[in-house]
Amino acid sequence: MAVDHAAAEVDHLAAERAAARFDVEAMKIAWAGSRHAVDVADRMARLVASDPVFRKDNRTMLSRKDLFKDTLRKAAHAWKRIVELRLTEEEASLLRQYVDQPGYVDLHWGMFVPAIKGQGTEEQQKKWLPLAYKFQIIGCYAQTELGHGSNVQGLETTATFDPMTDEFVIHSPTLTSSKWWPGGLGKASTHAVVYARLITEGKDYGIHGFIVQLRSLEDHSPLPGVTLGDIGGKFGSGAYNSMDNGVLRFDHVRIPRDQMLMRLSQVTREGKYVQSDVPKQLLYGTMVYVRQSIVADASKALSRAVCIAVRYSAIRKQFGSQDGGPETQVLNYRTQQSRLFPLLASAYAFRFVGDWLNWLYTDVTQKLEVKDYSTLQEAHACTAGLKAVTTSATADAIEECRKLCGGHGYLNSSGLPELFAVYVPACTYEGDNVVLLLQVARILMKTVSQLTSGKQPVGTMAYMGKVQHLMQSKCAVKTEAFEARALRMAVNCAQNIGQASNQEEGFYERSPDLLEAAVAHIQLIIVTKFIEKVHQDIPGHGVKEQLQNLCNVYALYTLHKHLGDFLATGSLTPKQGALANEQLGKLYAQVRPNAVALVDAFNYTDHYLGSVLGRYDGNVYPALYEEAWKDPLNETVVPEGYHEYLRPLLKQQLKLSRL
Ligand SMILES: CCCCCCCC(=O)SCCNC(=O)CCNC(=O)[C@H](O)C(C)(C)COP(=O)(O)OP(=O)(O)OC[C@H]1O[C@@H](n2cnc3c(N)ncnc32)[C@H](O)[C@@H]1OP(=O)(O)O
Ligand SMILES: Cc1cc2nc3c(=O)[nH]c(=O)nc-3n(C[C@H](O)[C@H](O)[C@H](O)COP(=O)(O)OP(=O)(O)OC[C@H]3O[C@@H](n4cnc5c(N)ncnc54)[C@H](O)[C@@H]3O)c2cc1C
Repeated sequence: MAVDHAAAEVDHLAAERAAARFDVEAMKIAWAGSRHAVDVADRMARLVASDPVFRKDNRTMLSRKDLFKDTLRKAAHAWKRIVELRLTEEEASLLRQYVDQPGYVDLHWGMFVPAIKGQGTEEQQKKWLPLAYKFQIIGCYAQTELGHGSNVQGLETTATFDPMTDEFVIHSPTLTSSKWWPGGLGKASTHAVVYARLITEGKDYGIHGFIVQLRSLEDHSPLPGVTLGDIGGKFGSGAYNSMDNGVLRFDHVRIPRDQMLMRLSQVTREGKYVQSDVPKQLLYGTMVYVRQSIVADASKALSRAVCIAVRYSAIRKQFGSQDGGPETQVLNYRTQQSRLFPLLASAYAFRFVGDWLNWLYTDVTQKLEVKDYSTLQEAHACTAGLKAVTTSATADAIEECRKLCGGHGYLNSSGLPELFAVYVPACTYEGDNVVLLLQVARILMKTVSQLTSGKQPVGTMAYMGKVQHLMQSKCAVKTEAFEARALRMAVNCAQNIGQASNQEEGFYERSPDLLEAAVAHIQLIIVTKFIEKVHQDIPGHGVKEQLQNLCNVYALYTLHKHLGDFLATGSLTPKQGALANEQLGKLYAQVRPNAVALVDAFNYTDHYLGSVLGRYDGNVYPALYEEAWKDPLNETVVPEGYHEYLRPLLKQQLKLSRL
């Protein structure tokens, strides 16, 4: 009986796939970026999926200690495979992605190495990078403190130069100056890039980066003067608990002068502070790099959740049966489509804006090499804003996908609780999203104030140069409505701030509106980059049409969701708003037959998805049933504790009833 049922479901997804009106293989290329990208990702995903060391189906049932040890084991095994198979940097990074377990390696490769690359001199890079590349040292990024995270300039750790010994003395003067949160710090790292206030000749020169050894390379014990450990369990079972986020205190720890990262500024042998002729903001360069990679990761997390929800919605049936006939696939409900398809469209939107941001970052980096700092502000605004908007949307979307999967979405075996728990801190780390959007808002206000001086805005702010036109026109064209909305919201904020007694006070008072203006500006960028993508030559039967459809869904859904902004700024009329909503309904109907194929194009293995609901073959019910029996609670029929707590209770009730 169960077997027949399962077979019917497998057929069901096959029918969905057959109904698609486009070439899925070609869409895989459009999603991944190239044939090469598809092939290499496919190879790495399969390599991980076929290796028993990388199994993760039991992860949520492990104790914290076992989970951490499992992470160490996986990281060591991954490194072994990378060396044995002589994998390229691209292959190695994909392999780590598919292992899919947060761990110290993320910070080692993701922040420690980039910090040395970005802020170390050539000499320092030559000394430290080979050690890091061969894992002879393990590094983390120790910036945040117990008392300060967002306010980097408020950090308290000190690095005082001692000219007698040619050393810096690293010290944590207060409890709140304890480093708190750095990933990999708690148990694994031997070294850290530590951010501290540089003090020399009695003067405080503010925050600078230092390479500090924390643990012995012989026996891993903390070096003298170093106190460190893990900060404790985090949200969700499994999830981010595989990471040893740590606490670190220094008691007058001495490091050689040449362990200050000296690309941006130096301290001489005599203790003189010398500032290089580069902008101070380059100190924040590692954060810019990581923020752009977080945008790319948003589309990965979102597409995983959407893949699970779309496939399961095609399998799940509820209501609609007459005379014992088949019930309706929940994917056919208009409400399910209107909740799910915008998320599918967002996954594609974030993927393409992530690619563009990666291009922008590379371009800015090349310009910095030749001391052209003109695009630094653009890089900061785009990475900060896109990081904030895409992570917030993705976190909300994963939770929505859980609800879209009904009760079964709440089971760990659906993969969604863990995906959510791992993902949500992205709204906080690498810059709290509100703090980052306020950075964008500051840049918007600066740009508006320069409009009257005739300075033409450039890059993603260029549309603001069309101020005369956008402030007056009624907008018929989609992008123009987005431009008008963003510009008018920014100009409104600027005018209101202008009425305050001073600029800072005005900014403070208007910050909730500024936040919304920043979101409007960033959504314009996402829509624009999606449109630019679909205007490119995209090969493959029906691929361009599907992407055009999804682009329209993303734009019209965003418009519908923020209709209040568009109406309040007069960027659209109520009639246009209503028409957009009408159109959206029609677009969903076009997405429907292609939905399963559109998530197949992400090309995720069942191992990477880690979800019984999102299985490629759609064989959901037997898998759910089987999975339940693996729970440790089911190891015995009568639970532990029965004799202690249940039996006496039941016996007592029996006695009472006899009285
Ligand atoms: C591998 C992945 C796993 C991820 C793990 C997560 C790891 C982490 O979380 S690491 C810790 C991350 N921490 C943060 O992100 C902290 C967030 N805070 C900040 O970035 C800063 O404190 C910030 C930007 C809010 C304020 O900076 P601050 O210097 O105090 O003041 P502010 O006046 O706003 O900025 C000064 C100038 O620098 C510019 N600026 C600020 N940040 C940047 C930047 N990143 N790039 C370029 N310019 C910048 C501002 O636009 C401003 O320019 P202008 O003077 O022209 O107006
Ligand atoms: C899982 C995880 C991993 C991390 N990994 C690392 C790491 O590897 N290395 C590292 O150095 N750090 C790390 N961090 C720390 C992280 O970067 C900080 O937590 C983050 O920058 C936010 O800072 P905060 O905790 O000080 O938040 P707070 O600034 O205290 O934020 C608290 C609230 O205040 C609001 N707020 C703050 N300032 C303003 C303002 N100016 N205007 C309006 N509202 C404001 C925020 O929006 C938020 O709602 C990690 C954090 C997490 C959760």
